[in-house]
Amino acid sequence: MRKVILEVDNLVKTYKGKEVEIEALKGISFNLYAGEFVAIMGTSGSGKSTLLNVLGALDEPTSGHIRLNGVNSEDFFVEPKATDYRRENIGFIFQAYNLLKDLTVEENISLPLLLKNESKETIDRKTANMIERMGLTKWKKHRPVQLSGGQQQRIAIGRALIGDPPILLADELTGNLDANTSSEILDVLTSMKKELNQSILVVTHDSKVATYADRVLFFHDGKITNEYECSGDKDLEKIMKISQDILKGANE
Ligand SMILES: Nc1ncnc2c1ncn2[C@@H]1O[C@H](COP(=O)(O)OP(=O)(O)OP(=O)(O)O)[C@@H](O)[C@H]1O
Repeated sequence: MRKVILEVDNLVKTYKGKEVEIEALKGISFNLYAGEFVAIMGTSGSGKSTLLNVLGALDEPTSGHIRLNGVNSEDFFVEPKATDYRRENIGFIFQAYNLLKDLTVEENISLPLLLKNESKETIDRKTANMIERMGLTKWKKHRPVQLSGGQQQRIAIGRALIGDPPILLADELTGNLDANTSSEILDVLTSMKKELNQSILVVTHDSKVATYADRVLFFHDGKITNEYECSGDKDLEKIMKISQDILKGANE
C-alpha cells in the first residue's frame, strides 16, 4: 500500500473583509503519497495559492485539517510552532527564486541547515553533495545574480531539498524560464523525486509542467473539480483539453 505523506481534509479558507467575505477554499480534500508529484492547475482566483499558503503554514485555515506524516495540524499555525513546522517539513520553491542576493550559491543552499543548527561538518558535507547534484560546483562561490535563471532555480531547488523535508511546495517554478530551461528544471525535479522518493506539490498554469506529474488536480472556484492520473508526455493534449474545458466552463 502507498504511504500517505500529507492528508488534506475538508479545508476551508474564508477571507473576511469589512464588507465582503471571500471563500477561497470551499472544502478541499486530497492525499499526497510518498514519492508522488502532484500538479495543481485551475482558473485564476480558484484558491491555488491560498492552498499552498495554508499547507506551508503561512496562513491559517478557517476550518478543516492537515495531517503531515500522521501529525495533526491543530498547532501548526501558531507562532513559534509555525516556523518550526516550516523549517522541519516544507521545502519552498518560488517563481522568482527568492534567493539571498548577497550570499554565494553554497551559502544560499546551506541556509536551512544553519537555521537547524547542524554541525559544521554536516553542513559542509551535505552542501557539497547537494551542489554537485544540482550541477553547480563550478559556480559555488558565485552570487545568484551572476547566474542564469535556470541555474538560480537549481540553487532554489537545492536549498529546498537540503533539509530532507517530507514535502516540497512549488509555486509556478518555471514561470520565469524559457521552454528548454523549464524542461531542464523539471528533469532535475523528477530525478530528485526518484532518488529521494520526494513528495512534491506544484501549482502551475503551464500544462507542460503537469505532464511531468503523476497526478493533476484541477481547481475551480475553491473546489477540486477534476482529477487526472498522468503517465508521461503523451498526456499533454489531454491535460490541455481538460484545463481548456475548465477555463471555458468558468467563462460561460
Ligand atoms: N489576503 C487575501 N485577502 C482577501 N482575499 C484574498 C486574499 N488572498 C486571496 N484572496 C482571494 O481568494 C481567492 C483565491 O485567491 P488565490 O490567490 O488563492 O487564487 P489562485 O488560484 O492562486 O489565482 P491565480 O492563478 O490568479 O494566482 C480570490 O478570490 C482572491 O481574490
